[in-house]
Amino acid sequence: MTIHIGAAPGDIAETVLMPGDPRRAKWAAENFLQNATCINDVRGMSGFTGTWQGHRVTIQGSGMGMPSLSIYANELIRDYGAKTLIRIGSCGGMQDHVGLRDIVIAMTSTTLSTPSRGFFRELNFAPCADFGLLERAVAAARGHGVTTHVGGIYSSDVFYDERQDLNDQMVRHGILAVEMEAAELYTVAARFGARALAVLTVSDHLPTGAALSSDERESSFGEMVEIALEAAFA
Ligand SMILES: O=P(O)(O)O[C@H]1O[C@H](CO)[C@@H](O)[C@H]1O
Ligand SMILES: O=c1cc[nH]c(=O)[nH]1
Repeated sequence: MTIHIGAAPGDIAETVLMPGDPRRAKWAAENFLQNATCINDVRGMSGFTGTWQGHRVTIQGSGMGMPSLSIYANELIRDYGAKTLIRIGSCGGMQDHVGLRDIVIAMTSTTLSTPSRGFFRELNFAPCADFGLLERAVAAARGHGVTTHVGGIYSSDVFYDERQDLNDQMVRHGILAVEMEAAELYTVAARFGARALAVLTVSDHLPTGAALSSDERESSFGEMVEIALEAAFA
């Protein structure tokens, strides 16, 4: 057990999918894993371990924002031996061509700050995805026939962002989408020699204000889970 994860040693698989929403962890475990059991419910941040095509997988909620994700990523890697961590999250499309339900696979993520910022002092560390996971996720997404974008994203500290000028610079520099966790996931994984990737589904589109309904979110999110699982074990 750790401070934030109640799982016993050995209860957590080496491959962990990490949605922000603990209810998405439960939904994904029920729909995509065999023999899934709940291995964590500390603070209601549910985690489940089961198998997918014979491979052991844990799906553990990360909470929203980089400080929360950082706690879970640190404990999963350092205390439970997780080696592959794939975020399965929602995001806001920032470019006109990044539409609702599209998949975004993050090569790298720009931030103002992460919980790791203090380590680097004057250095601007460039968080980046594991290339092997990334290329397998792209192949899996193509196999699903879903519109997929691969490139840079923005991990923001705020959901209700009043700095339109910052968003404008992101758009100008080709950033595909905004979410709130990937940069810290990539940074923590790099620090401890783990592999990380973020596979995201566009749940809303910033240029137009279009957004998926909750029903549409559930049906679209299935492809993201399958892409992440295929990338982990291809
Ligand atoms: O859908 P999840 O994985 O939570 O991801 C996105 O949704 C939350 C904001 O609503 C943030 O956590 C953001 O990164
Ligand atoms: O962080 C997020 C997630 C989804 N949509 C957004 O606009 N931001």
